[in-house]
Amino acid sequence: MSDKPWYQEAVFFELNIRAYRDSNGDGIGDFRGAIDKLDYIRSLGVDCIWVQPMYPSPLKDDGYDVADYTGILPDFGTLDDFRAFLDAAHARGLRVVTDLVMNHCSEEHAWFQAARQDRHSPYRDYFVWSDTPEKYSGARIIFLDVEPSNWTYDEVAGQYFWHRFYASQPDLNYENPAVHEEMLNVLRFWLDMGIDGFRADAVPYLYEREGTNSENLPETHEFLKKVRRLVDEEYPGRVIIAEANQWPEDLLPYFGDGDEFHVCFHFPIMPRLFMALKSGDKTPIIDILARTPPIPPGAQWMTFLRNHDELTLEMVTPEERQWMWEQYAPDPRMRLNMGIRRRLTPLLDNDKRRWLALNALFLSLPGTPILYYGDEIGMGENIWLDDRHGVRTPMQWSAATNAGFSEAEKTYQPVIDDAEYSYRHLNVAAQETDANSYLNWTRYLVAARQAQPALRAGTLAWVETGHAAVLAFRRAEGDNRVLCVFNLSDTARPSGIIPATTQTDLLSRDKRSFPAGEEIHLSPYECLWLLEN
Ligand SMILES: OC[C@H]1O[C@H](O[C@H]2O[C@H](CO)[C@@H](O)[C@H](O)[C@H]2O)[C@H](O)[C@@H](O)[C@@H]1O
Ligand SMILES: [Ca+2]
Repeated sequence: MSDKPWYQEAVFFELNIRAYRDSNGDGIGDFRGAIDKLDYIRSLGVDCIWVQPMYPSPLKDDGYDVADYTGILPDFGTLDDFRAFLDAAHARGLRVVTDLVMNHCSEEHAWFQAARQDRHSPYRDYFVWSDTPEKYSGARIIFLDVEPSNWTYDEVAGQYFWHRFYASQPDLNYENPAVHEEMLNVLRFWLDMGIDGFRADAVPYLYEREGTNSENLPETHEFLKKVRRLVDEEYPGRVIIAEANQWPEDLLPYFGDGDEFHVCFHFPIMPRLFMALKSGDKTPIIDILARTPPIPPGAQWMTFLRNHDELTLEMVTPEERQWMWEQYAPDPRMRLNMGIRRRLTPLLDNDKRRWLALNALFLSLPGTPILYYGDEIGMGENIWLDDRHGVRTPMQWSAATNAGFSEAEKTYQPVIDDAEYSYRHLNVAAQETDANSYLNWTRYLVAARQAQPALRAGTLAWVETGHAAVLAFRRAEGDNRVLCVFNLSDTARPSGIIPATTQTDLLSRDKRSFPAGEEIHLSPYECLWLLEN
């Protein structure tokens, strides 16, 4: 047993309840349905589930517009259903973290309704108001394809209100201590119920200040440290994870001195994994990790390839963004705001060699990896759906009606049924029986990673290969050492690696070994995890 905190060595899984399994035939996934699929989730080898927003909501941003922080969206079930899900997950050794949306709520939240109707309501000051839309002009617009401004005039209130995301998501006013208390009580409500922590949404934007870009402000960090104190003092062992889409040097303060978040998503590494694979050049990966500062003991990065949002290109240069769009989003419908609204497998042209290389890379670099539902079977996307809905379609369980997701006549979004990614052939049931399927490769990769302490949370040292296309690094933990080697290009090439002793490749199921003293040659996109001890 390792003495590291659990989240440093875990593998996470991002779950959209709406998309997973419909138990009552209304076409919408729910907690009862998800309970039936927990054994499947466990079978992937993951340790913790991140449940996306499950709160009552008008769903103008898929639940990231919360109308009641201590309830459950009726479509998903009841609080008792949520408790049953939590207990069933825990019974299987799976932890559960939920989404905590602190920056904003829904325009339908009772606080906003009271605030807009009465200037003297105690809730008026829960939000950020202005008589003009000029304040805080240094703040960028995040949903820039849709929102012309971060201010929207509210006729009932007779003032403009501030919002960093959709106009249906008014920002909460963290200058008001009452908002702190409300939010801390929301944390207590769910932690008392037994959840294992939170993925905290959009944390850089809690405060605004004139003359700044209103991101990452010191007062934001002060409040977040308050959140951490609550967790440490009242709920030790639970985890808080920061979703802060920022450069590495701006991410570091989200760990504080080990007194803020336990875990931060590493946004900048993600597009660079795709860049390196497409260009056949490892430089972007090496450069961004060189730019990544050391983090406090007990802290951890979280890494991902895809999630429920667009593949964000906020943390690249304008030239790199343009290149990524050209390479990965040839159809304008694939682009959204500053990103690419596509699924993992179509981004890789359904090429299993590239899929394996990218997954093996992501699962062997430092950080706690998180898998996005459906990517483990290579699900496709629907670019004809608006916003980010095209990557949030029903899970494909079988070739039955509605992919075995629901018995309803109509599902919340159509199941994918195009030639290449149709549920009729691309589904869990079909892949269970195919040893070479995406699903069984996912299980194999996760298990192979989790069996090696070095890959779970060991140190990283680059290994020189003499080729831009061949990336190699050594992960080490005590006397457990794994040399990871990747050919990022579509041509065969010598690796520049000559093993000193015979080494076994953990990625080959027949435990292929490489003799001492002979240079290893790599086929296109080949990857190796060589066990050195
Ligand atoms: O709650 C509002 C949004 O918050 C998260 O957004 C993040 O995703 C954005 C791209 O869709 C990204 O640009 C931003 O920096 C992030 O905070 C959440 O993941 C979204 O689904 C949500 O709309
Ligand atoms: Ca349902």
